[in-house]
Amino acid sequence: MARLPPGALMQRAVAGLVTVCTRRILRSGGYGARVVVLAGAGNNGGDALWAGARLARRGAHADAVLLNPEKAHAEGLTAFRAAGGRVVAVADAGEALAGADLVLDGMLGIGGRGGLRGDAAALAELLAAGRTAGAVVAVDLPSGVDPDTGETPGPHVVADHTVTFGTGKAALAIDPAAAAAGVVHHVDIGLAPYLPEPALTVLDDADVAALLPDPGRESDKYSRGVVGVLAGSAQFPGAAVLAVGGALHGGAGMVRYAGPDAVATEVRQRWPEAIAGPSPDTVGRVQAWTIGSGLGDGRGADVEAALAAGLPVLVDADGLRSLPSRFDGPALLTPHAGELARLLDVERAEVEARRLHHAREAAQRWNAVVLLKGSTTVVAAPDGRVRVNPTGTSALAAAGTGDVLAGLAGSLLAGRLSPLDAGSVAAYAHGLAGRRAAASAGYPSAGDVLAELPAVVRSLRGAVGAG
Ligand SMILES: NC(=O)C1=CN([C@@H]2O[C@H](COP(=O)(O)OP(=O)(O)OC[C@H]3O[C@@H](n4cnc5c(N)ncnc54)[C@H](O)[C@@H]3O)[C@@H](O)[C@H]2O)[C@@H](O)CC1
Ligand SMILES: [K+]
Repeated sequence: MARLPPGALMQRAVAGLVTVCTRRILRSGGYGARVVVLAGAGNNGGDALWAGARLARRGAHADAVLLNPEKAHAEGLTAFRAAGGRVVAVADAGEALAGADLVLDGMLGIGGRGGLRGDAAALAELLAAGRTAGAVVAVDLPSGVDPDTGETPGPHVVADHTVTFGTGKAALAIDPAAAAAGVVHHVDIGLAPYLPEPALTVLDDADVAALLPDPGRESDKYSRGVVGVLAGSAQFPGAAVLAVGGALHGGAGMVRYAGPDAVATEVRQRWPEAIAGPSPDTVGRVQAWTIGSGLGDGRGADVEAALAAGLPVLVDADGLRSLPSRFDGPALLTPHAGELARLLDVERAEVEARRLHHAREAAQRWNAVVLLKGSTTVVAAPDGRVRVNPTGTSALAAAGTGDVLAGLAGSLLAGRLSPLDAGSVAAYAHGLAGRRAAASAGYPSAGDVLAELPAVVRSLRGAVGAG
């Protein structure tokens, strides 16, 4: 802002917003469309009013509902009126919305805190009740969601599209706020050279491809890393089979399974390439441990033995009941919301409402990377870095998929990825496998997801031209 004439950034944002509306959303390109602008008192309202003005100049009929007429963005409102836009009273908003093709939600942007109140809340309610047949387009982010956390502290807009400016926001990546954003469109307004290190990142295919271990020409099964899997029980033998399966596809050169003979037999029947032994002490040397999936009760001593090795460790499911008070070495915890709630002694709903907050809190408390599974998987490191996984799918909400993830991420730990990289790469590939499995199986099982992992890893590694 210091380097540009006043209003220049806003005009870049508005140009991008109008382009998305006319090319992607309005079939007529804007001509003859009925547009309703909901404008708050801040710059977010300014964006929306300027966009309404541009659409009116293209032949749209534009109405604006001003939440705070005295404080409305002055230049934006002048431009809106000059272009032929009409201001309608809040009391008449329902009628305007009913006939709209496009609703621009410019009530609150990144300056919003604490959810919508008063008229703004009532307008969001009208939209939620389906009182418009038009597309609801959130300007920068859905009004009323918390920009930096993904929380929804009160009433908020639920949009069909969000056109966001300059950089991503936590609210567009983390549920429950992300669920209110609809399809997200990014508009570059030239901020990139001036932005600090992001507090939160979302990996893409190329990032993940670059992080995947690359077995060089000289590598052998030991140098690629050996992962130990302490999982499964007489009650849950399948968890061992799935975790070992995940581990076999994460790049480790060898998988050693530690568990009761009957379970080990099932594991070897499905995966003859796995080595098995009765306990962590006897199974042989490994470079990382995956602990906990389907372990059941009464295996605390085995968990302690695996943890005592001081190796990089992933702790999942039942293993989370035997955590040390703090980790000294590299550690990755993979709870779902219910497990994290138990660890932190809060309600599950509270964890789901504040995913980023609770993942960070646990990361600090245990000095471990915490991968909180769920609709938007969050991976938080104790040093404050956070990654949010973009590949999640409801297809992964099935028994056993977590066991696959634990094996996969443990294998990456053995391949010398840091816990943050191992967790975020595993979540990414696992999500893609879930999507592929859903495409072919409809309602995929954990086994279906596992079966898609090789194709996912192959296509990701192909993205960097791996030989
Ligand atoms: N910062 C930038 O470089 C740019 C910002 N732009 C736009 O500017 C927006 C941010 O503008 P502002 O900082 O003016 O913030 P907002 O437009 O989000 O609104 C802030 C105003 O709303 C009030 N407010 C906060 N929470 C409220 C609540 N719950 N209920 C009612 N009122 C509440 C605040 O007191 C403040 O007056 C961005 O989201 C984006 O749309 C764009 O024009 C592009 C450039
Ligand atoms: K908004």
